[in-house]
Amino acid sequence: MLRVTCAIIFKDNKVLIAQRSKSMKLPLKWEFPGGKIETDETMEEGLKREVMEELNINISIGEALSPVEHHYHDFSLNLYPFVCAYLDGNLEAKEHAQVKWESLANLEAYDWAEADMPVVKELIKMFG
Ligand SMILES: Nc1nc2c([nH]c(=O)n2[C@@H]2O[C@H](COP(=O)(O)OP(=O)(O)OP(=O)(O)O)[C@@H](O)[C@H]2O)c(=O)[nH]1
Repeated sequence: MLRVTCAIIFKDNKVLIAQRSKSMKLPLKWEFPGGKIETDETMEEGLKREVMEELNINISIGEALSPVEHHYHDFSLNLYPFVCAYLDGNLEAKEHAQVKWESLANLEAYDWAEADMPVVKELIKMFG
């Protein structure tokens, strides 16, 4: 099964959320930045690499949240979320339609990729 990590990047009490582009799988759904882990890297290495590739920023990686196993109609994944902090770099949306800093209280209003719903709920329960 596909192993995907995602970063819940905090800065000034807001988290970075990203909208997938029209041409990606799950078009226009919101997600946390991240991606598939390659076989020769740890989850932490993969997550830092993906975030730099997608957003041009450095992050530090903290606590893991509960992994989510999700089955879409055409693929299945295990999603491994990590609480992270913004370190440095100029934010650029290199692959996504848009990215934004959002407060936890507003997260549930977005049209999330289905696999992310349990992550959003856990996040709000822990920090909201
Ligand atoms: N990065 C990320 N991916 C997620 C999340 N939730 C979720 O279902 N996914 C799915 O997990 C996969 C992550 O792969 P990716 O980001 O590296 O790949 P991609 O879609 O750019 O490339 P692909 O179209 O070749 O699959 C995507 O199919 C994406 O739809 C999430 O919060 N973050």
